[in-house]
Amino acid sequence: MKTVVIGSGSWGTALAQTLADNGQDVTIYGVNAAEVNDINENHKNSKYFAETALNPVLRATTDLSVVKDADVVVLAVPTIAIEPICKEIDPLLTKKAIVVNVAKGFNPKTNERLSDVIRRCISPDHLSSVVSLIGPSHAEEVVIRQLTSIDAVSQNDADAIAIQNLFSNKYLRIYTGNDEVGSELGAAIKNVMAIASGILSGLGYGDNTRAALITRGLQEMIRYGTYFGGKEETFIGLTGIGDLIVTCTSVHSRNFEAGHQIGSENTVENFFRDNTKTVEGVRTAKIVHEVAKEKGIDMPICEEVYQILYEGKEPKDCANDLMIRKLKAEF
Ligand SMILES: NC(=O)c1ccc[n+]([C@@H]2O[C@H](COP(=O)([O-])OP(=O)(O)OC[C@H]3O[C@@H](n4cnc5c(N)ncnc54)[C@H](O)[C@@H]3O)[C@@H](O)[C@H]2O)c1
Ligand SMILES: O=P(O)(O)OC[C@H](O)CO
Repeated sequence: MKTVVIGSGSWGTALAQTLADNGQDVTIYGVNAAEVNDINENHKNSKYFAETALNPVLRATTDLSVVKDADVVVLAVPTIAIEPICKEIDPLLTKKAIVVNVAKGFNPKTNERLSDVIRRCISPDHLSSVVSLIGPSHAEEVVIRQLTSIDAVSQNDADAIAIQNLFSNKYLRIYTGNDEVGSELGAAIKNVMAIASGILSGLGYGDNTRAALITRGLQEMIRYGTYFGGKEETFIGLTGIGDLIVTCTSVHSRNFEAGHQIGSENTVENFFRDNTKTVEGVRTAKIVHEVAKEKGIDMPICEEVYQILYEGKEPKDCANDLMIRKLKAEF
């Protein structure tokens, strides 16, 4: 199997190294020459992993024609780049490839789920199926081979199993799934909850608050996901509660980190001025706000994050407003 990983950032590098560790034929395609050269010449990706030594067989290129003849193409770019990169690679593919998406969120232009974007932009002659490889997984831990479990989710069972076998090894255990809607919506919305968790931490709240946020955040994810046809059980799996826990509680999470800055400063001003990192929950909060409003889905935590990010509401007021809503039964 020839695999090309599109994206020389943190997750693309960690996943490509996993395939290199598995003895697979894998090349990273990157647009950033400094990242590509660092991988090829120094066996590092210093921008993301400081001093971590990468598997020395790992290779990267800035030449997109590398996707010719690929059996598997892994899209490890931010959500904003998924549609443009699919349109770029489609004419270069020479056979039906399994396209693996690892991004978490929605297409910012159309609010589509990412698997739908890929199916729309890659012609049927070049696409076997789309597999979402998602779950609780910080690149910083996978790159140093910390034990991790995630899901390969697809409408095509055989392709999900192929991706499970391709990536699994003694430190990365992949489960398969077929609930594309539930898995992708869970993985997207947990980033908004991670921003909320960071905000509460930045405001000075502790363990009780975070447990409440994760539990009630999961209820919002279930409400939104089942509205669109996702299965409730998916949300108690790796792409639901699993990813929610890892992102709401980790110093590695860029969404949590963003929220922590916003909460501790009680404003979004400096975050929006200075941020250069991939913080997917920011765009997702806007999309969830728009869709939930249109469909009448009750998403109180997501709505307060939206109000902070886009409507100038102060974080401390949002936390208070969530607590003094009309009292009700838990279920
Ligand atoms: N980092 C993680 O731990 C992790 C884990 C699971 C999922 N993800 C998801 O993976 C996606 C990618 O995130 P990341 O963490 O790797 O981001 P990152 O910021 O570390 O790297 C993004 C990379 O994409 C590249 N890129 C941007 N546009 C491109 C294009 N058009 N063509 C080729 N390359 C392009 C950038 O140059 C950069 O190298 C996000 O949706 C994120 O939520 C990340
Ligand atoms: O750094 P974050 O917040 O994008 O989180 C990375 C992964 O999605 C965790 O599973």
